Amino acid sequence: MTSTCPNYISDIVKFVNDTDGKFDSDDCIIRSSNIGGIGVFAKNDIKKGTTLLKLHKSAIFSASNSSIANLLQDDEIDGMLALNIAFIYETTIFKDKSHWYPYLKTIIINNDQLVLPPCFWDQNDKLLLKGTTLDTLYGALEPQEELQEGFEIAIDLATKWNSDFDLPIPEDFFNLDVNNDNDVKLKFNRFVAQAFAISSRVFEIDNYHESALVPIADLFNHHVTNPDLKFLSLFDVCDKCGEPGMCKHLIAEEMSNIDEETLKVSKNENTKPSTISLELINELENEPIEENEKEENGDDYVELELINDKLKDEEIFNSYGEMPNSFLFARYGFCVNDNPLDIVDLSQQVVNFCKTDKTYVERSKWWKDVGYELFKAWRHLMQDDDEEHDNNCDSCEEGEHEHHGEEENREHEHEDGCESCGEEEEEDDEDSQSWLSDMFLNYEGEMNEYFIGFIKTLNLKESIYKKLVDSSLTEEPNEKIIQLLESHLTHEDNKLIKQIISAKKLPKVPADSTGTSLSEEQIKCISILIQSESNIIKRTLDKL
Ligand SMILES: C[S@@+](CC[C@H](N)C(=O)[O-])C[C@H]1O[C@@H](n2cnc3c(N)ncnc32)[C@H](O)[C@@H]1O
Repeated sequence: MTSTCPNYISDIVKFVNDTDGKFDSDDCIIRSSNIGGIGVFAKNDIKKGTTLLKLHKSAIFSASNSSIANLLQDDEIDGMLALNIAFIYETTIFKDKSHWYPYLKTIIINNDQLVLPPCFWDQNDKLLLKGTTLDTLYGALEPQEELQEGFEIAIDLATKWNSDFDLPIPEDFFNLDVNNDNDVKLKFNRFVAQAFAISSRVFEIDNYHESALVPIADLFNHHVTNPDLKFLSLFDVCDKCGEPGMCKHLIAEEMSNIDEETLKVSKNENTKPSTISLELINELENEPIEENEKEENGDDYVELELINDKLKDEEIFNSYGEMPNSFLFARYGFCVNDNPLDIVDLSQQVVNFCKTDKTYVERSKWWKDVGYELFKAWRHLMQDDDEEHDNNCDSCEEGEHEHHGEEENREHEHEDGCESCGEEEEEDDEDSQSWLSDMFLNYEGEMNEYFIGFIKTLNLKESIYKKLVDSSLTEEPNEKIIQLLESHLTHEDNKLIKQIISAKKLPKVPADSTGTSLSEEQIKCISILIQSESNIIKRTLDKL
């Protein structure tokens, strides 16, 4: 979605060198990549363990070290909104006066065709993705109020900073002609496109910088299954100044804690405490750092380390996270051909199917309220037993544990939330819906254990279902009955699954961008996404 113009490569490398960063240009070269924009390639064979990039944290760009850091802090703006506003000021107001401009100017949004996340597309364009997993699982076609609110906050702040400090207003973004709907829409879209471009590049640095842009690190493309890099950064630093280890803020905090303790003791003993005044804390906080106090500290750096051996001419990949195309597209604006992490969400079809029969209504309610958690607890118990067995048994293959990892990753994915697609739900809502997030087919065309357990519950003989329900009310539910939910799929189960799948209606693969406001690149991604879901469904049906 965002591509860096190859003409800028030398500017970026120069910026890194000028800020005393180390980019291993003996081993790496930045050049055009077949998969999109530019990428980083091995110039020679490189051994794993090699540090390809080392940057002082002052060279990265975050809201906390931007030119308007103090204004953002005073107005309590943080997170991606703060980074977006800071980026806009740096690139449109401070420009050449900004330390980061030589780097930031290389991240451009194309004003001729602004790339927006799907939730901000026209209704007609959204139809191209209606019913896909991006829509039904991630809710990425739903309007995202957070960005609209962020835009309004940014406009208010720009107006206030202008009147309080004469800080110019970024005209192209925040100076609206409120009587002109087109002007308002254009400037809002620019703001959203900027946020989207930034979100495809950010790294989580530490609890001072939070999300930030890291020169050169953001030029590595994404690999779904076998990334080559590890990003290293000490996260646990002072959230006020970014210092690792002891700093003035921590000392002040500790002293005021000690003082509070002394105060408690002195109250009991009737002695006068030594007081740490607010002035002293301020004094400590504002004391200038002597040059000789600034020692080189490895914790002040971020690094990219190679974790695979690479051969000459191979592209070196990072990982943006283990994600299916539906998530990659909503969050970063691109898709990967034949992504083995792709899934097909069937949650809506399951819900609709259950409404068709009184028995299914009752049993799906039981599954949601009781069965899902019961089955989960039982499976965890079994896995713990298995692990204990494996730990004590030399003959067990390591591969047997694989599915545990898969599950953990998926659960993590859903907890993550998505800034671009607004996936994040209320916690309660998420709890009550979590059984539905297991109603999907994986890339191999298989269902997970919970989906199977649910289907078995719907199809159990009435007498056995009653035993299962009764047993779930006891302190020690009957394992033999719960086990039935794990047994192999019967002809009846398959029939039911086919009914659910047949209700899934995917949009047609679009031929080209004619009649849309989307680019050919976006249409290609939509095609990959729909085709992949359709292949998965086919794989499942072939197996049933
Ligand atoms: C962090 S940038 C990577 C550098 C980018 N190629 C450039 O030219 O600036 C992320 C963007 O690169 C592209 N990209 C990264 N990995 C990709 C992949 N595996 N397939 C297609 N595009 C990818 C997407 O456009 C994504 O929004």
